[in-house]
Amino acid sequence: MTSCDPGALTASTTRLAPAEVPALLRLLPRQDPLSWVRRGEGMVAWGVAAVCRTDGPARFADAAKWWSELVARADVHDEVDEPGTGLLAFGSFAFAEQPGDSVLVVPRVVVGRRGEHAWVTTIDTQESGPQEAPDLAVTEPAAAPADVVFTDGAVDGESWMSVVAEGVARIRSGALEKVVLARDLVATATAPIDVRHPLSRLAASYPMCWTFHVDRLFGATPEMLVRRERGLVTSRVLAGTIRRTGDDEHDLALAAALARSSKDLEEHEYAVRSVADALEPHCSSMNVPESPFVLHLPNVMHLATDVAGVARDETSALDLAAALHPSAAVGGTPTESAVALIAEIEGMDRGRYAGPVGWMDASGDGEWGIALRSGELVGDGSTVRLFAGCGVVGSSDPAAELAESQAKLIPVRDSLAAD
Ligand SMILES: C=C(O[C@H]1C=CC=C(C(=O)O)[C@@H]1O)C(=O)O
Repeated sequence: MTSCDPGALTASTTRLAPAEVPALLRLLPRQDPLSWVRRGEGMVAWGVAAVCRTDGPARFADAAKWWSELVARADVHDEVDEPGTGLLAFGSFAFAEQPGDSVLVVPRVVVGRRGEHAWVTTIDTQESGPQEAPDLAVTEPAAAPADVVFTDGAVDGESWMSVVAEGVARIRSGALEKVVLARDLVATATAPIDVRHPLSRLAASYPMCWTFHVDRLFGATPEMLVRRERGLVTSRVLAGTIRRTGDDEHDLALAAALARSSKDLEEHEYAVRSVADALEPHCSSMNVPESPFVLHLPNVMHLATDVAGVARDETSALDLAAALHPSAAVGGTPTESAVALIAEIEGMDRGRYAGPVGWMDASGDGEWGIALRSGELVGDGSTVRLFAGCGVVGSSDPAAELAESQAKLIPVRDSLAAD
Protein backbone atom coordinates (compact mmCIF):
# COMPACT_ATOMS: atom_id res chain seq x y z
CA MET A 1 0.00 0.00 0.00
CA THR A 2 1.18 3.52 -0.74
CA SER A 3 -0.50 6.55 0.74
CA CYS A 4 0.26 10.09 1.75
CA ASP A 5 -0.30 10.88 5.40
CA PRO A 6 -2.47 13.99 5.37
CA GLY A 7 -2.65 14.16 9.18
CA ALA A 8 -6.06 15.10 10.56
CA LEU A 9 -8.50 16.21 7.84
CA THR A 10 -11.16 18.85 8.36
CA ALA A 11 -14.38 18.44 6.36
CA SER A 12 -17.11 21.09 6.27
CA THR A 13 -20.44 20.54 4.53
CA THR A 14 -22.67 23.53 3.84
CA ARG A 15 -26.22 23.42 2.47
CA LEU A 16 -26.87 24.93 -0.96
CA ALA A 17 -30.18 25.88 -2.57
CA PRO A 18 -30.72 23.13 -5.21
CA ALA A 19 -32.03 25.65 -7.73
CA GLU A 20 -28.76 27.54 -7.55
CA VAL A 21 -26.54 24.54 -8.27
CA PRO A 22 -25.70 24.19 -11.97
CA ALA A 23 -25.62 20.77 -13.71
CA LEU A 24 -23.02 18.94 -11.63
CA LEU A 25 -20.71 17.89 -14.46
CA ARG A 26 -20.51 21.48 -15.69
CA LEU A 27 -18.73 22.43 -12.45
CA LEU A 28 -15.75 20.16 -12.99
CA PRO A 29 -12.35 21.74 -13.59
CA ARG A 30 -9.91 19.98 -15.94
CA GLN A 31 -7.51 19.12 -13.12
CA ASP A 32 -8.30 16.03 -10.96
CA PRO A 33 -12.05 15.74 -11.67
CA LEU A 34 -14.11 13.01 -9.96
CA SER A 35 -17.66 12.04 -10.83
CA TRP A 36 -20.55 9.89 -9.70
CA VAL A 37 -23.69 11.23 -11.36
CA ARG A 38 -27.02 9.69 -12.39
CA ARG A 39 -30.06 11.56 -13.71
CA GLY A 40 -28.45 14.84 -12.64
CA GLU A 41 -28.02 13.71 -9.02
CA GLY A 42 -24.95 12.43 -7.22
CA MET A 43 -21.62 14.08 -6.67
CA VAL A 44 -18.78 15.72 -8.52
CA ALA A 45 -15.50 16.54 -6.85
CA TRP A 46 -12.01 17.82 -7.53
CA GLY A 47 -8.60 18.21 -5.99
CA VAL A 48 -6.75 15.73 -3.79
CA ALA A 49 -6.69 16.00 0.01
CA ALA A 50 -5.48 12.42 0.48
CA VAL A 51 -4.92 9.34 -1.65
CA CYS A 52 -4.26 5.68 -0.95
CA ARG A 53 -3.19 3.05 -3.47
CA THR A 54 -3.47 -0.66 -2.75
CA ASP A 55 -3.05 -3.90 -4.64
CA GLY A 56 -3.17 -7.67 -4.24
CA PRO A 57 -5.59 -9.83 -2.27
CA ALA A 58 -5.72 -7.31 0.61
CA ARG A 59 -6.56 -4.31 -1.63
CA PHE A 60 -10.05 -3.85 -0.14
CA ALA A 61 -9.01 -4.53 3.48
CA ASP A 62 -5.99 -2.19 3.27
CA ALA A 63 -8.11 0.59 1.77
CA ALA A 64 -10.83 0.09 4.41
CA LYS A 65 -8.26 0.29 7.23
CA TRP A 66 -6.70 3.45 5.78
CA TRP A 67 -10.16 5.02 5.49
CA SER A 68 -11.26 4.15 9.02
CA GLU A 69 -8.04 5.62 10.46
CA LEU A 70 -8.59 8.80 8.44
CA VAL A 71 -12.21 9.01 9.61
CA ALA A 72 -11.23 8.49 13.26
CA ARG A 73 -8.81 11.45 13.13
CA ALA A 74 -11.00 13.81 11.07
CA ASP A 75 -12.85 16.87 12.29
CA VAL A 76 -16.23 17.01 10.52
CA HIS A 77 -18.82 19.82 10.43
CA ASP A 78 -21.88 18.69 8.50
CA GLU A 79 -25.05 20.77 8.34
CA VAL A 80 -26.81 18.44 5.87
CA ASP A 81 -26.19 14.94 7.28
CA GLU A 82 -27.26 12.91 4.25
CA PRO A 83 -25.49 9.91 2.68
CA GLY A 84 -22.53 11.43 0.82
CA THR A 85 -22.13 14.53 2.96
CA GLY A 86 -19.23 15.15 5.36
CA LEU A 87 -15.94 13.37 4.75
CA LEU A 88 -16.01 11.41 1.49
CA ALA A 89 -13.77 9.20 -0.63
CA PHE A 90 -14.14 8.10 -4.23
CA GLY A 91 -12.59 4.77 -5.17
CA SER A 92 -11.89 2.31 -7.93
CA PHE A 93 -10.61 -1.23 -7.37
CA ALA A 94 -8.71 -3.65 -9.59
CA PHE A 95 -10.67 -6.61 -10.90
CA ALA A 96 -7.95 -9.14 -10.10
CA GLU A 97 -5.64 -9.79 -7.19
CA GLN A 98 -2.78 -9.45 -9.66
CA PRO A 99 -2.01 -7.43 -11.70
CA GLY A 100 -3.72 -4.12 -11.01
CA ASP A 101 -3.75 -1.12 -8.68
CA SER A 102 -6.67 0.19 -6.67
CA VAL A 103 -7.19 3.71 -5.44
CA LEU A 104 -9.13 5.77 -2.90
CA VAL A 105 -9.13 9.54 -3.35
CA VAL A 106 -10.34 12.08 -0.80
CA PRO A 107 -11.04 15.25 -2.82
CA ARG A 108 -10.65 18.88 -1.70
CA VAL A 109 -14.14 19.94 -2.88
CA VAL A 110 -17.35 17.92 -3.33
CA VAL A 111 -20.62 19.26 -4.72
CA GLY A 112 -23.63 16.99 -4.33
CA ARG A 113 -27.30 16.91 -5.14
CA ARG A 114 -29.86 14.41 -3.91
CA GLY A 115 -33.62 14.96 -3.95
CA GLU A 116 -34.32 18.27 -2.26
CA HIS A 117 -30.80 18.46 -0.83
CA ALA A 118 -27.74 20.10 -2.34
CA TRP A 119 -24.43 20.76 -0.65
CA VAL A 120 -20.79 21.63 -0.94
CA THR A 121 -18.10 19.99 1.16
CA THR A 122 -14.58 21.32 1.51
CA ILE A 123 -11.85 19.08 2.85
CA ASP A 124 -8.61 20.53 4.19
CA THR A 125 -5.40 19.01 5.40
CA GLN A 126 -3.36 20.29 8.33
CA GLU A 127 -0.71 21.36 5.86
CA SER A 128 -3.02 23.12 3.40
CA GLY A 129 -5.04 24.93 6.06
CA PRO A 130 -8.59 26.15 5.30
CA GLN A 131 -9.33 26.84 1.62
CA GLU A 132 -11.33 29.72 0.24
CA ALA A 133 -15.02 29.11 -0.56
CA PRO A 134 -14.92 27.15 -3.85
CA ASP A 135 -16.03 28.75 -7.09
CA LEU A 136 -19.27 27.06 -8.14
CA ALA A 137 -19.51 28.72 -11.54
CA VAL A 138 -19.84 26.55 -14.66
CA THR A 139 -16.62 25.89 -16.51
CA GLU A 140 -16.02 26.14 -20.27
CA PRO A 141 -17.33 23.04 -22.12
CA ALA A 142 -14.50 20.57 -22.71
CA ALA A 143 -13.25 20.16 -26.27
CA ALA A 144 -13.86 16.86 -28.07
CA PRO A 145 -10.83 14.58 -28.52
CA ALA A 146 -9.01 15.21 -31.80
CA ASP A 147 -8.88 12.66 -34.66
CA VAL A 148 -9.58 9.52 -32.66
CA VAL A 149 -8.47 6.25 -34.28
CA PHE A 150 -9.58 2.84 -32.97
CA THR A 151 -7.33 -0.21 -33.10
CA ASP A 152 -7.43 -3.74 -31.68
CA GLY A 153 -6.49 -4.15 -28.04
CA ALA A 154 -4.63 -7.11 -26.54
CA VAL A 155 -6.64 -9.66 -28.55
CA ASP A 156 -8.24 -9.04 -31.98
CA GLY A 157 -11.88 -9.96 -32.63
CA GLU A 158 -11.11 -13.20 -34.47
CA SER A 159 -8.77 -14.46 -31.73
CA TRP A 160 -11.24 -13.40 -29.05
CA MET A 161 -13.86 -15.69 -30.61
CA SER A 162 -11.36 -18.55 -30.10
CA VAL A 163 -11.02 -17.48 -26.45
CA VAL A 164 -14.81 -17.66 -26.09
CA ALA A 165 -14.87 -21.06 -27.85
CA GLU A 166 -12.28 -22.28 -25.33
CA GLY A 167 -14.46 -20.98 -22.49
CA VAL A 168 -17.47 -22.85 -23.92
CA ALA A 169 -15.39 -26.05 -24.26
CA ARG A 170 -14.26 -25.85 -20.62
CA ILE A 171 -17.85 -25.34 -19.49
CA ARG A 172 -19.06 -28.29 -21.58
CA SER A 173 -16.28 -30.46 -20.10
CA GLY A 174 -17.79 -29.75 -16.66
CA ALA A 175 -14.90 -27.62 -15.33
CA LEU A 176 -17.25 -24.72 -14.49
CA GLU A 177 -20.72 -23.37 -15.28
CA LYS A 178 -20.19 -19.78 -16.40
CA VAL A 179 -17.27 -17.49 -17.21
CA VAL A 180 -17.32 -13.81 -18.21
CA LEU A 181 -14.73 -13.10 -20.91
CA ALA A 182 -13.69 -9.59 -21.86
CA ARG A 183 -11.72 -7.76 -24.54
CA ASP A 184 -10.35 -4.28 -25.04
CA LEU A 185 -10.13 -1.78 -27.86
CA VAL A 186 -7.64 1.08 -28.07
CA ALA A 187 -8.61 4.65 -28.99
CA THR A 188 -5.82 7.07 -29.82
CA ALA A 189 -6.26 10.82 -30.20
CA THR A 190 -3.67 13.31 -31.37
CA ALA A 191 -3.57 15.12 -28.00
CA PRO A 192 -4.38 14.33 -24.34
CA ILE A 193 -8.13 13.84 -23.90
CA ASP A 194 -10.12 16.07 -21.56
CA VAL A 195 -12.16 13.42 -19.75
CA ARG A 196 -14.96 15.91 -19.09
CA HIS A 197 -15.97 15.60 -22.74
CA PRO A 198 -16.73 11.86 -22.65
CA LEU A 199 -18.29 12.29 -19.20
CA SER A 200 -20.80 14.86 -20.40
CA ARG A 201 -21.58 12.77 -23.50
CA LEU A 202 -22.12 9.64 -21.41
CA ALA A 203 -24.35 11.43 -18.89
CA ALA A 204 -26.46 12.93 -21.68
CA SER A 205 -26.87 9.66 -23.62
CA TYR A 206 -27.08 7.22 -20.69
CA PRO A 207 -28.89 9.16 -17.93
CA MET A 208 -30.09 5.91 -16.32
CA CYS A 209 -26.46 4.82 -15.75
CA TRP A 210 -23.93 6.06 -13.19
CA THR A 211 -21.43 8.27 -14.99
CA PHE A 212 -18.14 7.93 -13.16
CA HIS A 213 -14.56 9.07 -13.25
CA VAL A 214 -11.93 8.07 -10.71
CA ASP A 215 -8.21 8.43 -11.39
CA ARG A 216 -8.44 8.08 -15.22
CA LEU A 217 -11.07 5.31 -15.24
CA PHE A 218 -14.35 6.62 -16.63
CA GLY A 219 -17.61 5.26 -17.96
CA ALA A 220 -21.37 4.97 -17.53
CA THR A 221 -22.27 1.78 -15.73
CA PRO A 222 -25.79 0.37 -15.53
CA GLU A 223 -24.84 -2.10 -12.76
CA MET A 224 -24.92 -1.33 -9.01
CA LEU A 225 -22.83 -3.89 -7.15
CA VAL A 226 -23.99 -2.60 -3.78
CA ARG A 227 -25.49 0.49 -2.20
CA ARG A 228 -25.68 0.86 1.56
CA GLU A 229 -27.83 3.65 2.84
CA ARG A 230 -28.80 3.94 6.49
CA GLY A 231 -29.15 0.20 7.03
CA LEU A 232 -30.74 -0.59 3.66
CA VAL A 233 -28.62 -2.65 1.26
CA THR A 234 -29.50 -2.82 -2.44
CA SER A 235 -27.92 -4.26 -5.55
CA ARG A 236 -28.90 -4.17 -9.22
CA VAL A 237 -27.73 -7.38 -10.86
CA LEU A 238 -27.39 -7.48 -14.65
CA ALA A 239 -26.53 -10.46 -16.84
CA GLY A 240 -28.08 -11.59 -20.10
CA THR A 241 -28.02 -9.14 -22.99
CA ILE A 242 -29.60 -8.45 -26.35
CA ARG A 243 -28.57 -5.68 -28.77
CA ARG A 244 -31.07 -3.00 -29.68
CA THR A 245 -31.88 -2.31 -33.31
CA GLY A 246 -33.19 1.25 -33.04
CA ASP A 247 -36.65 0.14 -34.21
CA ASP A 248 -38.83 0.40 -31.07
CA GLU A 249 -41.38 -2.21 -32.13
CA HIS A 250 -38.70 -4.74 -33.07
CA ASP A 251 -36.85 -3.99 -29.81
CA LEU A 252 -39.97 -4.79 -27.80
CA ALA A 253 -40.14 -8.18 -29.50
CA LEU A 254 -36.44 -8.66 -28.74
CA ALA A 255 -37.03 -7.74 -25.08
CA ALA A 256 -39.72 -10.42 -24.89
CA ALA A 257 -37.34 -12.92 -26.51
CA LEU A 258 -34.62 -11.99 -23.99
CA ALA A 259 -37.00 -12.56 -21.07
CA ARG A 260 -37.64 -16.11 -22.41
CA SER A 261 -34.09 -16.97 -23.56
CA SER A 262 -32.90 -19.99 -21.57
CA LYS A 263 -29.25 -19.13 -22.29
CA ASP A 264 -29.67 -15.59 -20.89
CA LEU A 265 -31.85 -16.71 -17.97
CA GLU A 266 -29.15 -19.23 -17.01
CA GLU A 267 -26.43 -16.53 -17.21
CA HIS A 268 -28.62 -14.24 -15.12
CA GLU A 269 -29.46 -16.80 -12.47
CA TYR A 270 -25.76 -17.42 -11.72
CA ALA A 271 -25.21 -13.69 -11.24
CA VAL A 272 -28.23 -13.23 -8.93
CA ARG A 273 -27.25 -16.28 -6.87
CA SER A 274 -23.70 -15.01 -6.39
CA VAL A 275 -24.97 -11.64 -5.12
CA ALA A 276 -27.70 -13.10 -2.89
CA ASP A 277 -25.29 -15.66 -1.37
CA ALA A 278 -22.63 -13.02 -0.64
CA LEU A 279 -25.13 -10.57 0.90
CA GLU A 280 -26.99 -13.11 3.00
CA PRO A 281 -24.57 -13.20 5.97
CA HIS A 282 -24.79 -9.40 6.21
CA CYS A 283 -28.58 -9.03 6.00
CA SER A 284 -31.30 -9.88 8.51
CA SER A 285 -33.91 -10.04 5.76
CA MET A 286 -33.65 -10.04 1.99
CA ASN A 287 -35.87 -9.73 -1.04
CA VAL A 288 -34.65 -11.56 -4.14
CA PRO A 289 -37.29 -11.39 -6.92
CA GLU A 290 -37.92 -14.72 -8.64
CA SER A 291 -37.77 -13.42 -12.18
CA PRO A 292 -35.82 -10.59 -13.77
CA PHE A 293 -37.15 -7.52 -15.58
CA VAL A 294 -35.73 -6.18 -18.83
CA LEU A 295 -33.63 -3.01 -18.46
CA HIS A 296 -33.68 -0.92 -21.65
CA LEU A 297 -30.52 1.03 -22.42
CA PRO A 298 -29.98 2.94 -25.66
CA ASN A 299 -27.51 0.35 -27.03
CA VAL A 300 -28.55 -2.94 -25.37
CA MET A 301 -31.19 -4.52 -23.13
CA HIS A 302 -30.29 -6.57 -20.08
CA LEU A 303 -32.01 -9.01 -17.78
CA ALA A 304 -32.00 -7.21 -14.43
CA THR A 305 -32.85 -8.07 -10.82
CA ASP A 306 -32.99 -5.60 -7.94
CA VAL A 307 -31.98 -7.33 -4.70
CA ALA A 308 -32.71 -5.56 -1.39
CA GLY A 309 -31.89 -6.37 2.22
CA VAL A 310 -31.77 -4.93 5.73
CA ALA A 311 -28.22 -4.73 7.07
CA ARG A 312 -27.65 -7.04 10.02
CA ASP A 313 -24.57 -5.18 11.24
CA GLU A 314 -22.36 -2.16 10.66
CA THR A 315 -20.53 -3.68 7.68
CA SER A 316 -19.60 -0.73 5.46
CA ALA A 317 -20.49 -0.35 1.79
CA LEU A 318 -16.84 -1.01 0.91
CA ASP A 319 -16.72 -4.20 2.99
CA LEU A 320 -19.93 -5.34 1.28
CA ALA A 321 -18.42 -4.60 -2.15
CA ALA A 322 -15.35 -6.63 -1.17
CA ALA A 323 -17.59 -9.54 -0.15
CA LEU A 324 -19.53 -9.37 -3.42
CA HIS A 325 -16.63 -8.92 -5.83
CA PRO A 326 -16.33 -10.53 -8.32
CA SER A 327 -20.01 -11.37 -8.76
CA ALA A 328 -20.90 -13.80 -11.52
CA ALA A 329 -21.85 -10.80 -13.71
CA VAL A 330 -18.12 -10.19 -14.23
CA GLY A 331 -16.39 -13.37 -12.95
CA GLY A 332 -18.37 -16.57 -13.30
CA THR A 333 -19.51 -19.69 -11.46
CA PRO A 334 -17.88 -21.11 -9.42
CA THR A 335 -16.01 -17.87 -8.76
CA GLU A 336 -12.58 -19.37 -8.15
CA SER A 337 -12.56 -21.55 -11.28
CA ALA A 338 -13.90 -18.68 -13.39
CA VAL A 339 -11.31 -16.18 -12.15
CA ALA A 340 -8.54 -18.72 -12.79
CA LEU A 341 -9.85 -19.37 -16.31
CA ILE A 342 -10.03 -15.64 -17.04
CA ALA A 343 -6.38 -15.27 -16.00
CA GLU A 344 -5.46 -18.30 -18.12
CA ILE A 345 -7.22 -17.59 -21.42
CA GLU A 346 -8.44 -13.98 -21.65
CA GLY A 347 -5.01 -12.65 -22.65
CA MET A 348 -5.63 -9.17 -21.23
CA ASP A 349 -5.00 -7.20 -18.05
CA ARG A 350 -8.42 -5.93 -16.94
CA GLY A 351 -6.92 -3.31 -14.64
CA ARG A 352 -9.86 -1.68 -12.84
CA TYR A 353 -12.42 -2.58 -15.53
CA ALA A 354 -15.15 -4.75 -13.94
CA GLY A 355 -13.97 -3.87 -10.43
CA PRO A 356 -16.00 -1.85 -7.90
CA VAL A 357 -16.10 1.92 -8.53
CA GLY A 358 -17.92 4.50 -6.44
CA TRP A 359 -17.79 6.37 -3.16
CA MET A 360 -18.25 6.03 0.58
CA ASP A 361 -18.73 8.39 3.47
CA ALA A 362 -17.56 8.38 7.06
CA SER A 363 -20.65 6.51 8.31
CA GLY A 364 -19.94 3.52 6.02
CA ASP A 365 -22.74 4.38 3.60
CA GLY A 366 -21.82 4.41 -0.06
CA GLU A 367 -22.45 3.22 -3.58
CA TRP A 368 -20.17 0.84 -5.43
CA GLY A 369 -21.05 0.18 -9.04
CA ILE A 370 -19.25 -2.26 -11.31
CA ALA A 371 -16.89 -0.42 -13.69
CA LEU A 372 -18.54 -1.55 -16.95
CA ARG A 373 -19.00 0.41 -20.21
CA SER A 374 -15.75 2.02 -19.23
CA GLY A 375 -12.41 3.22 -20.55
CA GLU A 376 -9.08 3.99 -18.96
CA LEU A 377 -6.86 6.88 -19.99
CA VAL A 378 -3.30 5.68 -20.31
CA GLY A 379 0.13 7.22 -20.94
CA ASP A 380 -0.06 10.97 -21.56
CA GLY A 381 -3.86 10.73 -21.73
CA SER A 382 -4.20 10.68 -25.52
CA THR A 383 -4.91 6.93 -25.44
CA VAL A 384 -7.94 5.17 -23.96
CA ARG A 385 -8.41 1.44 -23.43
CA LEU A 386 -12.10 0.59 -23.83
CA PHE A 387 -13.46 -2.61 -22.30
CA ALA A 388 -16.39 -4.97 -22.78
CA GLY A 389 -17.12 -8.47 -21.55
CA CYS A 390 -19.76 -11.13 -22.05
CA GLY A 391 -21.12 -13.91 -19.88
CA VAL A 392 -20.40 -17.29 -21.47
CA VAL A 393 -22.33 -20.49 -20.70
CA GLY A 394 -22.39 -23.90 -22.38
CA SER A 395 -24.76 -22.76 -25.14
CA SER A 396 -22.89 -19.52 -26.02
CA ASP A 397 -21.95 -18.78 -29.64
CA PRO A 398 -18.57 -16.97 -30.08
CA ALA A 399 -19.76 -14.83 -33.02
CA ALA A 400 -22.83 -13.67 -31.09
CA GLU A 401 -20.66 -12.83 -28.06
CA LEU A 402 -18.31 -10.79 -30.27
CA ALA A 403 -21.30 -8.83 -31.61
CA GLU A 404 -22.54 -8.33 -28.04
CA SER A 405 -19.13 -7.03 -26.96
CA GLN A 406 -19.19 -4.54 -29.85
CA ALA A 407 -22.59 -3.26 -28.71
CA LYS A 408 -21.26 -2.86 -25.17
CA LEU A 409 -18.33 -0.79 -26.47
CA ILE A 410 -20.67 1.75 -28.10
CA PRO A 411 -21.19 4.08 -25.09
CA VAL A 412 -17.50 4.89 -24.54
CA ARG A 413 -16.74 4.73 -28.28
CA ASP A 414 -19.41 7.32 -29.05
CA SER A 415 -18.40 9.46 -26.09
CA LEU A 416 -15.02 10.02 -27.75
CA ALA A 417 -16.56 11.24 -31.00
CA ALA A 418 -16.57 14.87 -32.05
CA ASP A 419 -19.73 16.89 -31.27
C1 LIG B 1 -19.21 -7.68 -18.38
C2 LIG B 1 -20.05 -6.80 -18.89
O1 LIG B 1 -21.42 -6.87 -18.73
C3 LIG B 1 -21.99 -7.70 -17.73
C4 LIG B 1 -23.19 -6.99 -17.24
C5 LIG B 1 -24.39 -7.09 -17.91
C6 LIG B 1 -24.57 -8.10 -18.87
C7 LIG B 1 -23.60 -9.02 -19.11
C8 LIG B 1 -23.82 -10.10 -20.12
O2 LIG B 1 -24.94 -10.25 -20.60
O3 LIG B 1 -22.86 -10.78 -20.49
C9 LIG B 1 -22.34 -9.05 -18.34
O4 LIG B 1 -22.48 -10.01 -17.34
C10 LIG B 1 -19.59 -5.66 -19.68
O5 LIG B 1 -20.41 -4.81 -20.06
O6 LIG B 1 -18.37 -5.52 -19.90
